[in-house]
Amino acid sequence: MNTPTCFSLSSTADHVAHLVLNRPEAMNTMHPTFWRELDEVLTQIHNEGKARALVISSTGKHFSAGMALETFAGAIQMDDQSPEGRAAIFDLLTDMQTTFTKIENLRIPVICAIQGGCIGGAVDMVTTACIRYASADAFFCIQEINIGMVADVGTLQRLPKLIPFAVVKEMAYTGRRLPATKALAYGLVNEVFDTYEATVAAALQCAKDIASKPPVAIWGTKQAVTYARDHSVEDSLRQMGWLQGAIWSNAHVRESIAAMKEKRAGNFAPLSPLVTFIGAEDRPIA
Ligand SMILES: C/C=C/C(=O)SCCNC(=O)CCNC(=O)[C@H](O)C(C)(C)COP(=O)(O)OP(=O)(O)OC[C@H]1O[C@@H](n2cnc3c(N)ncnc32)[C@H](O)[C@@H]1OP(=O)(O)O
Repeated sequence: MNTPTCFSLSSTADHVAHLVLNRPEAMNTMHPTFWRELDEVLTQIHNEGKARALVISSTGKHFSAGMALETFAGAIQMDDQSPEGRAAIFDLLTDMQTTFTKIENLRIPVICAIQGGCIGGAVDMVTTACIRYASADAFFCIQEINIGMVADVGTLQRLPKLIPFAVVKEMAYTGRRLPATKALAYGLVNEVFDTYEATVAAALQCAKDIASKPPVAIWGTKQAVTYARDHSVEDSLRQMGWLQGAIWSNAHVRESIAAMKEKRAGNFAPLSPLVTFIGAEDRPIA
């Protein structure tokens, strides 16, 4: 993968990956390069299996102003009267949805640290995370209605699972901004901090705490909670039985209890790199 231009990616000794949106001069807007690089970087984190938690933060006054408005110039020239044009809209949209869904599908928890405006596509993005921290100046806006379209990359599907329906509808119909204090009251964000620095520090500390636990148990927990969000309690309990049966580790439980008693950090192996068939064609069949 080439060095990304819209992001920086680093990792700490504590196995925390930190992805930073780093185009503050453009308010971290989303354009074709943003989408391509984000997809690549998420695939890399997923496949490598080294990171145990991911923090996504941003730079500048705003977390992100959403889709770069100039990118719509191309889209609105598309022939929306033809089935081919409509199919192209469907495919483009599906690609963008797939990229953000990769955040939700990562094997590790994702924590977003949000400052200033979190607008349009940025709301799509942060609602795929497990945990959100915000600075006091943060606000959330389903801006799409103000530019004549329906929000279409996940906000209308995920936000109602996080905050009351009526609040989502108010935001989506009016394009009004939801300030950090209200986002906290509704449970969209876990905590609000006075400054951007404190917000990022809290996100990194939370990620560090997560990264100290057995990665497979964290993976299973993320799987179970996400499944429970989308299924009945009965189905989720059954899935939990299968999941626990599949991932149970005497070694992890023994080491966790020993570490707790000895007041030390547990020692756990990282997740494996993702199993891949790439290169298999190079090997002769025995
Ligand atoms: C699938 C996803 C869909 C979507 O994401 S739809 C949503 C698309 N995004 C927007 O419509 C953003 C609308 N913009 C705003 O709400 C505000 O702006 C901000 C809160 C982001 C920033 O407010 P402030 O700090 O007061 O700055 P400022 O003077 O409004 O903006 C500075 C310059 O930035 C341009 N700008 C703002 N957002 C975008 C954008 N998304 N793409 C391209 N340019 C943008 C403005 O027009 C202006 O420009 P100039 O200085 O030339 O007047």
